[in-house]
Amino acid sequence: MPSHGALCRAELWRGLPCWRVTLAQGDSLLVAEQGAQVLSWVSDGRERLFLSPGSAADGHTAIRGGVPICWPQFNQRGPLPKHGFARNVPWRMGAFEPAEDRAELRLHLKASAQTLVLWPHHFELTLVLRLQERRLHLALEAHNPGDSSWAFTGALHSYLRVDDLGQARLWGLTGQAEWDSLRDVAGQGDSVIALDGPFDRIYAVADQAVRLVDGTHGLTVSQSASWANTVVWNPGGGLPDLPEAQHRHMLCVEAAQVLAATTVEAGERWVGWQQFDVLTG
Ligand SMILES: O=P(O)(O)OC[C@H]1O[C@@H](O)[C@H](O)[C@@H](O)[C@@H]1O
Repeated sequence: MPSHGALCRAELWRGLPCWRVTLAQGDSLLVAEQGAQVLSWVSDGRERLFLSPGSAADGHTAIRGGVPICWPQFNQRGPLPKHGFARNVPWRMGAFEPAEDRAELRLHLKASAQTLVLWPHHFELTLVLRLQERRLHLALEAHNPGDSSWAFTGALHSYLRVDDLGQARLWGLTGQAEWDSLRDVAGQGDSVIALDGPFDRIYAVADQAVRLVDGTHGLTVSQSASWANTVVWNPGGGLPDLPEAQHRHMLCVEAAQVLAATTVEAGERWVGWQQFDVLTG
């Protein structure tokens, strides 16, 4: 009998239904049914995502941390609830494909009475999660099964864990067109981003991966160019679901579509991905 090293098991996180994917070598992923939100990615023995201990966990309020899927609206740039509805509703688990050294899990969301009230369009979203040793790849597919086009904005709103925000440095956005959402001014990306307060900027996607280094740990963050933007965000404190300076342990580096909506024609499909690779050595 061939053995497929990876496993997928049901698990609860603060009472919410989740799935835990574990590779034979130990890397693992925890994914919530709500929002298909990845809540934890342990790679090389270390948690790579931030999840706030003060997060809501009521099954519909946005979960603060992991990788929320913001869709079909980014932030408050439209009439929908902030960051759309995909992160607030349950997704359906689809195929799980284990292998010796990797695993793939698919989750699905399609239009329902609940979403049609908010957004009158038929859609099918699939999140494809590919876990490999020291690598997590997330691909969001948006299919339009209806007979007229629709447009969306959104993000894979990844909360990356850092030991100390003061030591964290982000490289790779040098010279990219930048919109500072806090000051409402345009600029160009600095050669290195170091945060010492609230930070909320939208960049034009770069050709190369972005590199986050925090002390001796780090990740490269790459994304498809089908997401036109990279958003870098930290609130600098002051959020009720981020107690006791927890913001100092996170930095959001988001693959996003913010400034212009992407149109998906009837019968068409859009795919956007983001990938994290653990830096070694
Ligand atoms: O608190 P929320 O709804 O999860 O949003 C968090 C943040 O998400 C970021 O993507 C935005 O750039 C910020 O402006 C926003 O505040």
